[in-house]
Amino acid sequence: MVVQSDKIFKEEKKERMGKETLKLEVRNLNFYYGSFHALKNINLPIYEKKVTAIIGPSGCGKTTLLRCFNRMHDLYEGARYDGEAILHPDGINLISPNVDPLKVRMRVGMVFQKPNPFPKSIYENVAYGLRIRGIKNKNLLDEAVELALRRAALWDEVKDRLHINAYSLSGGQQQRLCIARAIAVEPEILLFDEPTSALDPISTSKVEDLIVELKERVTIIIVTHNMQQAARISDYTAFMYIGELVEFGETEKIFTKPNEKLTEDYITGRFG
Ligand SMILES: Nc1ncnc2c1ncn2[C@@H]1O[C@H](COP(=O)(O)OP(=O)(O)OP(=O)(O)O)[C@@H](O)[C@H]1O
Repeated sequence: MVVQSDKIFKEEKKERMGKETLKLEVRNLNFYYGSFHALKNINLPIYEKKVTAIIGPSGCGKTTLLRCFNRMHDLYEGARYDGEAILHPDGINLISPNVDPLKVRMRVGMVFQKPNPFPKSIYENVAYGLRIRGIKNKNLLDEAVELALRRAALWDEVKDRLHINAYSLSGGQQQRLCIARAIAVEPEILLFDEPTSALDPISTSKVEDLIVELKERVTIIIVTHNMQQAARISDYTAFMYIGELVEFGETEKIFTKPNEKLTEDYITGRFG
């Protein structure tokens, strides 16, 4: 398969010029797990304060791509990046070895498939990142914790028990707590890796609503297996296949009139 992802990028950029602001510009990105070439020459624009969904069959590299953007792979030996993921407006290449992964993670937050609160109180989970950034003043912390919990649509459910252990919350509440923890530090980009796959339909719908609200403040990239979810909540969709980007465009177009037959076959359930 010959995928001209560079061409996709250039055409997209031309079409959106003046309409959207680029937040992240992925150029010729390759990624290797040891000798395994998992991402092949990915070119992808990510627009500011929009939701971009990454879809594709199991093993195509969705999670691998997402994890490049906050340098998660640096935690494992043998991982190698090549190319660029330029964060705008400052123009920093997030995957450059000269850029500190800890600094990247301060600007690019992540919410995982399974809720992973720390074994601490609800309050301390949300305050954690703020404390790391040196905020000690109790009033400031209280205000920031409340704001993040409100933005994560969890405040009303937990305001009277902020100091109980986070593990005593339901799975859906724990996931909203993880979102509150991630947004408390005001990241520029928030990565979601299948954030609702472990949740029941009601909790899923709450998290979906939340993602749509959050895009007013933050750029969102979400990996999902759930095609209806991608169609419901994303503005743009990227379709991947065996480590390559096959197609990128407005979600409505990708789901109704994709350019590539492969995309159409996938979204109509012919394989996957
Ligand atoms: N730590 C690793 N070491 C070696 N290969 C890996 C590692 N993690 C993933 N891979 C391989 O990289 C490829 C992409 O995996 P990835 O998890 O990114 O796919 P995915 O599209 O997110 O899949 P799924 O939808 O099943 O979660 C797969 O072939 C996978 O086997």
